[in-house]
Amino acid sequence: MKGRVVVTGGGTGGHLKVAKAFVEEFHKRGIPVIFIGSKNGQDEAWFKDDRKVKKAFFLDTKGVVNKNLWGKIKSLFQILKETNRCMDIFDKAEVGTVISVGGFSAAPATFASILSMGCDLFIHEQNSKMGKLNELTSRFAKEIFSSYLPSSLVKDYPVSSEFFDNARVRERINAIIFLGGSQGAVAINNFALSVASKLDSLGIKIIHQTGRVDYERVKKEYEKLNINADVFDFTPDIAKKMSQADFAISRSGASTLWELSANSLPAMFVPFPHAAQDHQYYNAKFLKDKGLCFICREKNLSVEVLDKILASDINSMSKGLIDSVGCDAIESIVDIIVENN
Ligand SMILES: CC(=O)N[C@H]1[C@@H](OP(=O)(O)OP(=O)(O)OC[C@H]2O[C@@H](n3ccc(=O)[nH]c3=O)[C@H](O)[C@@H]2O)O[C@H](CO)[C@@H](O)[C@@H]1O
Repeated sequence: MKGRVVVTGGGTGGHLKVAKAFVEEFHKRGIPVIFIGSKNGQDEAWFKDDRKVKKAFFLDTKGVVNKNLWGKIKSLFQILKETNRCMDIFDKAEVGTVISVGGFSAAPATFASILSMGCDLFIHEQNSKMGKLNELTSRFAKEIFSSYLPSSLVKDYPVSSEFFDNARVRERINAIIFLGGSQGAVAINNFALSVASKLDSLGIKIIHQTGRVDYERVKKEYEKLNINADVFDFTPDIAKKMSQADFAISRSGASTLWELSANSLPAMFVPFPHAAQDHQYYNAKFLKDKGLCFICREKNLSVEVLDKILASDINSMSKGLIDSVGCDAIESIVDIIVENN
């Protein structure tokens, strides 16, 4: 492996979870890592106090996509400024290897890796459709790892061991978990509330991650319904919550999707309708084509959909998920990076 290692990227939990997996694997091998993220988004919350990174930088960058022309120009200018700063960081720390997990936070360090002589870029693309930054920079990468790319040397997704440790084959639905991804999903929250009384009358326990913004409202609604649901906004112990459930109704962000698979927890995915290139739908379609999940568009959520799930054979789906993802992805990816020179 060349020089010091930088892990870059973030913005939302899906990218950051993979960044964490890299940081932990390098730390386990005694290889110091620098993290470069953004001041905007969730990067600081995930990495500011992480003792496993040697040093963390949070740059002043924002996304470019979904902005008007002036907003795009401002964001691009800022990225150029921070790219320059990354080149200084690389120079001082003798960085030779940059691993990007994508998202707008990754832009300056990724560009700096391309502009720095002798610096190697590796990309982990989490989604079924490549993000804009990765699309632009992938031709400069030594390797691109992705569960959805036929050419990827490692196809398993980096999932933490706790999701495998608590895996079990589900027989019948005694508990349902509702998951909205790192930010929560109002549509899933509303659907959960609309079927809560039915689930309660059938003796099915409700576990519900609401996201921070909608937490108070959802909690009060359950109180009004007099239902004793396990409601929380975000928990670091999501693996435990998943293991308590027999079925998930969830957004199809890539990290969540593969964690559920690792846990053998069957799911109905409700893709975020505004995801770039509809990538959440295609993330889930990859599993659906193998008969390993259900998909429902947000606009089609109804009690009838729930009835179909309750009548379905979740046992064979749960069994089928056992081999859908291997548990040593991050080790295999880091082996390839370390052996590169
Ligand atoms: C709106 C949007 O554009 N979302 C994107 C974002 O999703 P998002 O940030 O929601 O990402 P994911 O669903 O992939 O991952 C969320 C992560 O947060 C963790 N978690 C969640 C809830 C909780 O209470 N505790 C907890 O630890 C999950 O275990 C998971 O590891 O990044 C994903 C990966 O690039 C993309 O596929 C998604 O399309």
